[in-house]
This record gives sequence, structure tokens and C-alpha cells, in this order.
Amino acid sequence: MRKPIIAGNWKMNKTTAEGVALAKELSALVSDAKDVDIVVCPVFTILASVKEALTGTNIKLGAQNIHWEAKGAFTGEISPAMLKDVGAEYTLIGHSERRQYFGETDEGVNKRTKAALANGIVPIVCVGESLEEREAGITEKVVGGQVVAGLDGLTGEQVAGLVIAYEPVWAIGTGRTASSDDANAVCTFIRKTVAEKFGADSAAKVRIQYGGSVKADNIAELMAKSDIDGALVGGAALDAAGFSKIVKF
Ligand SMILES: O=C(CO)COP(=O)(O)O
Repeated sequence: MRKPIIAGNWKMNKTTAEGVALAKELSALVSDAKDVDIVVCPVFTILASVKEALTGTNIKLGAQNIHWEAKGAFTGEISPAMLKDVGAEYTLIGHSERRQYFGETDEGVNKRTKAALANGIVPIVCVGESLEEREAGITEKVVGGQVVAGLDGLTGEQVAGLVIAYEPVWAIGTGRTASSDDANAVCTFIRKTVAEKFGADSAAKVRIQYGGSVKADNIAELMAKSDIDGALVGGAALDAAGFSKIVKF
């Protein structure tokens, strides 16, 4: 069975003191959570402080992005080794906000994914269609294309160990969750795409999260679905009590 994974994407929120307080409050609330991987992804500037606050807890640290180069003249970027150095075990890659506002492409997602894997950081590769694309009936074409291009050149074993987050853009921060059936249908399609490209074993092992207005009151229904193995949570991850309820779905 695939181990559930609940990740909090803090996005561009929290100063050091606020992030450390949230990490401490959350770790007290979820210390008894079992059989679930818990990850929080703060902004780069507070990774070290949050890591310290999480030491000895059952919560892992993730970053929100990663660059593919090891070092050099890449102003404003953070390398895989730097994230490893600060204690990050996971990283988001290709979040729709990065794609929408910062011009990230599938090619970049692929480079970042390979660099993360080469440095022992687990990629959480984000995919998802816009409202326009859903209404045009091309959800599978868009999401399938993102999965195939994002994971191109990886081994089946590498794919088995990573996480794919399906986040329909129209459900992010809008309060509009995809129905659990609609969310699961796309997650099933993603798993089928992985099976075709990397084999049945990788497809059976890869963990697929749903993201988009996940809250304490809709997580149980989502997690009950056959191909949803976890959640990538935005707004509701900024509140320790609410996020702890999601973790303990
Ligand atoms: O983008 C998301 C997580 O990466 C989802 O955000 P919300 O949970 O705020 O809709």
C-alpha cells in the first residue's frame, strides 16, 4: 500500500518567528499521527529556522522550488545541494503559480526533477489544468503532457519514489474543490500515464496528491478515493489546528 503524504505549501507567507511558531504548534498537534508522511514547505529564507523547530518531530521539511545547477552565476536561485544542506527532504517543482507567473516550463520542471533526484531530494511534481482547458475538454491532454514531459528520461525506479501533485488551477485558493470523483478520475489517468511510460510497478508505487482548496472537512472524502494518496494544501496549511486535522484525516 502507498503511504499517505500530506504536504503544506506555505507559499509566500510567514516570517521567521511566525514560521517557527507554526512549526512548533503543528508538531505538538500531530506528534501522534501515524502511517502518514507530513511535509511543510516554507519560503527559502526560513528553511533553516523551521528545520531546527522540526528536529525530533515527525514532520519533514520541503522547499517550494529548486534550481538544477549546482552553483554559479544564477542570481536569485537555490541549488539542490543548498536545500540538502539546510535539511530539506522534499521540494515542490512546477507549481502552477510558478508556471503562471514566472514562466516555468515542462522542460524546466524536468531539469529540476532530475536535479532533485540526483541530490536525494524527493520531488513533488505539480501538474494541473486551467479552467479554460477543463472547459475545452482537454484536461487529460494537458495533464498527461505535463506528466510525460516533466518525468521524461527518468527511470521507473525514480518515478516510483517521487510524488505527483494534481492541482487543477481553478481549484487553487478559490474555495472551489474538484469533486472527489473528478479529482480521482484525473489521478487515475495520471497513474495510467505513468504505467504506460514507466511500467505497472512504478505506477503502483508513485504517490499522487490532490491539491486545491483542501480543508479539514473535505479531506476524508478525497483520501477515500482509490488513486488519491495525499494532499498538497495551501491556505489551510497556515493554520496549525486545521492542518493537523487534515493530517489526521
Ligand atoms: O496551491 C495549492 C497548494 O500547492 C492549493 O492551495 P489552496 O489549498 O489554498 O487552494
